Amino acid sequence: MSSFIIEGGHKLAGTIVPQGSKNEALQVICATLLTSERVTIHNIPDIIDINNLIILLRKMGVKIEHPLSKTYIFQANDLNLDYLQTNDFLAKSAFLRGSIMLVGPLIARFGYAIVPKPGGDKIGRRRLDTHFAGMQKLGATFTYDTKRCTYEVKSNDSLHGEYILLEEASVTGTANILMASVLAEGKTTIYNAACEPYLQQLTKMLISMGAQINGLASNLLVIEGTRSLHGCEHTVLPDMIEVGSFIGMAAMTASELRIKNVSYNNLGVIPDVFRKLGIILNKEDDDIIVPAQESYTVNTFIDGSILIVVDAPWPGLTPDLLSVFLVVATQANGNVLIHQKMFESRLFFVDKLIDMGAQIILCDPHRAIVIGSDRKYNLRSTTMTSPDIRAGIAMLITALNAQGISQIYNIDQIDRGYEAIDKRLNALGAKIIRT
Ligand SMILES: CC(=O)N[C@H]1[C@@H](OP(=O)(O)OP(=O)(O)OC[C@H]2O[C@@H](n3ccc(=O)[nH]c3=O)[C@H](O)[C@@H]2O)O[C@H](CO)[C@@H](O)[C@@H]1O
Ligand SMILES: C=C(OP(=O)(O)O)C(=O)O
Repeated sequence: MSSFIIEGGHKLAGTIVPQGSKNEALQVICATLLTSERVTIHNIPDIIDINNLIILLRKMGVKIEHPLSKTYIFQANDLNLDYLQTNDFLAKSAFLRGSIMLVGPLIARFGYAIVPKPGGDKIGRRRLDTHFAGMQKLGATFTYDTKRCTYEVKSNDSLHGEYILLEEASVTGTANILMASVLAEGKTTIYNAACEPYLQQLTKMLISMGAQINGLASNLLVIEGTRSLHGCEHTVLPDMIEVGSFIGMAAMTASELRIKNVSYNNLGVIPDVFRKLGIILNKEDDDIIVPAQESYTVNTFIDGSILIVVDAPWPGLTPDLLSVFLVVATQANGNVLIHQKMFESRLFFVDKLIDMGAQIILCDPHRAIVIGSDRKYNLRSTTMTSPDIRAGIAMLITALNAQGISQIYNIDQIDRGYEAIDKRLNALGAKIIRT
């Protein structure tokens, strides 16, 4: 199992450029299946999840060119749908969460889709009911094969528009139903839609392919189906989770960092939540500069009660940064309640932080109270295993801060969402060895 060996205690300095967004890239790459024409996508991150999705598309017969390091051109004009029946397809798509978003485009264009239980982080129950209830509303039939653990969706006639009230504002569920409805007959209304920047970007891309969608950035999308879509050119936004991870890293290591071209207007409440933890962030053009801060003091609420950092569907705070907020809070002056509402198994990694000397009370699977030390004592180095992508980056941030040598195993979990993170951080002064 590959690992990172980290010599902690070194300050970082310099400029870092965030990669393209993992979660957006997964959506827009799946959307290339909606047309037989060429679709060019820029700023695609070179990370395990995305590379696996690109391999899947290639094996399905999509013609793929890679003219520049972060640019790909996709053309889905001659697909081999028999590949969907192979064990290779099922095994490969089970590696990543994003493969679930093949369903919407496939059912819309070819009337058939099959996927295994998708991969991604094991961070609690991640049900797919919203996805398939939506497909059924559009006229598809759905079967779950309990033996093969596959989800199969079929439609003999073209899909038809419907009013769909989502049970929950699922990110990938909204993307799937949106991609299915753009080629459905008539009008589809999706209410309680998720509207993360990933979905706003997908919507913009679909509109540039000829789709008719109203309600961009809201939870009410109204789609007027069209017979076919055409090619387009699209650029993936910077990864807001990476931006947040770098802010946390700078704060935790008391380093000055410039995070370049962050697309500040698409970060939502993320900068303000860091500010509530007492971290100074300066905006310069579209860059964020985090000055070196030896101490940061957590705000309380207006009535003096303890700060709560809690996730919620957009424009609420993304759950994918709570692990980072949690580790940053360990060094703050003050106390914070971290409340991870969406997932029930994302906070267990705090055991390791407690071993390292952090003061954390895990109240239950969803809530942890962090008692900030105001850097009065150093965290101790340790050996740990990354359970999921965001716990992994949080562990890496902690190891950069801790005195001595730490080792993190299972770093594939980090690599699936952070591009060459060891090289990029070493360029800032970190001491990370990949083994
Ligand atoms: C590939 C991808 O894009 N993955 C992201 C996507 O996953 P994904 O699309 O799988 O996550 P969902 O939005 O479907 O759901 C996340 C979890 O929250 C629960 N839930 C969801 C909506 C809601 O209003 N209430 C609620 O409780 C769901 O039951 C589930 O347990 O969105 C998640 C939530 O932002 C992120 O953590 C993932 O990084
Ligand atoms: C949970 C995440 O990813 P995925 O949905 O791909 O597992 C994440 O990016 O934090």
